[in-house]
Amino acid sequence: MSTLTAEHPKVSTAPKVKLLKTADTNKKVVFNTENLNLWYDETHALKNINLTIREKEVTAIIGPSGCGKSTYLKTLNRMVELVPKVRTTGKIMYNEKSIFDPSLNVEQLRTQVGMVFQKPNPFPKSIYENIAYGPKIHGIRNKMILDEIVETSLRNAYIWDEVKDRLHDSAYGLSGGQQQRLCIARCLAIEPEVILMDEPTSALDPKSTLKVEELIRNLKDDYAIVIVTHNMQQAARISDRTAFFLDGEVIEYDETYEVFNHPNDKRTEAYINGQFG
Ligand SMILES: Nc1ncnc2c1ncn2[C@@H]1O[C@H](COP(=O)(O)OP(=O)(O)OP(=O)(O)O)[C@@H](O)[C@H]1O
Repeated sequence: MSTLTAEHPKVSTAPKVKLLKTADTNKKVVFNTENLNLWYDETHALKNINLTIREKEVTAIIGPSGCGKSTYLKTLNRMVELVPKVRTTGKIMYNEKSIFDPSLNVEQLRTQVGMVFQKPNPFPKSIYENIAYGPKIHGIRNKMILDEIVETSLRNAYIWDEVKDRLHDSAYGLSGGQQQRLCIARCLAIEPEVILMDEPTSALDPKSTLKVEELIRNLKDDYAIVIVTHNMQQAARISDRTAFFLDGEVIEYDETYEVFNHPNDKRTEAYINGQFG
């Protein structure tokens, strides 16, 4: 991994952080998307998408409202199919197997490809039960094992110290930022390989946002993370690769360092400069 750093001389409203070249093509490809198209009834929301997502990297999806970012994210674990009249063409390979293969177990896919939403959505249960719920559904009943999963997941989501003395209190008593880290812990408890995050900090205050960003940076040692964000600084701070979507198309996809320092397309440059979106 290179330690080259640089700041873009031309970019004004673009990230004021030092960008690192962090992407690594030797890392395993977990998702390979080829010529993906998606329609919501008559709306052509994704147009000929080609993207690879690698293990142990953070991939940021950026672009203006309505350009298809969330749709792409929800296609990766086939959650988009919960919307009526959705139609797709093209290929998405997950670990070299088509996610559209009729023999694929969608529940298992959603276990391996976890999701964290914009608004923290804890279950109306205790902190402990929020974490233990998924493992229990997967058949784990042993209290000692569940205790261990709960503690490890909360530790890995950097919230253990804040909740260890109130595990049996309602999750609704936590702050928004704590609830979001709880939801990340809940996702970790089912041992996913990939974590999809749809604007996970947009409902959080700046301090909680930084905590979640630090968490994401650390989680990438073990997971592939795909994050949709409207925040350019955030994309630059935490991602290794960035895909710029516009009107359902991928306009540019490259190492974050390149996208922010040397955008190939004028539209990318204009977007990261804050000229539209
Ligand atoms: N459930 C749905 N039914 C019909 N059309 C939809 C549905 N969800 C999204 N769309 C349409 O698909 C397109 C892409 O929407 P999507 O939510 O993926 O964009 P986005 O980039 O995530 O937007 P935002 O940044 O505002 O969240 C838009 O034209 C949107 O109106």
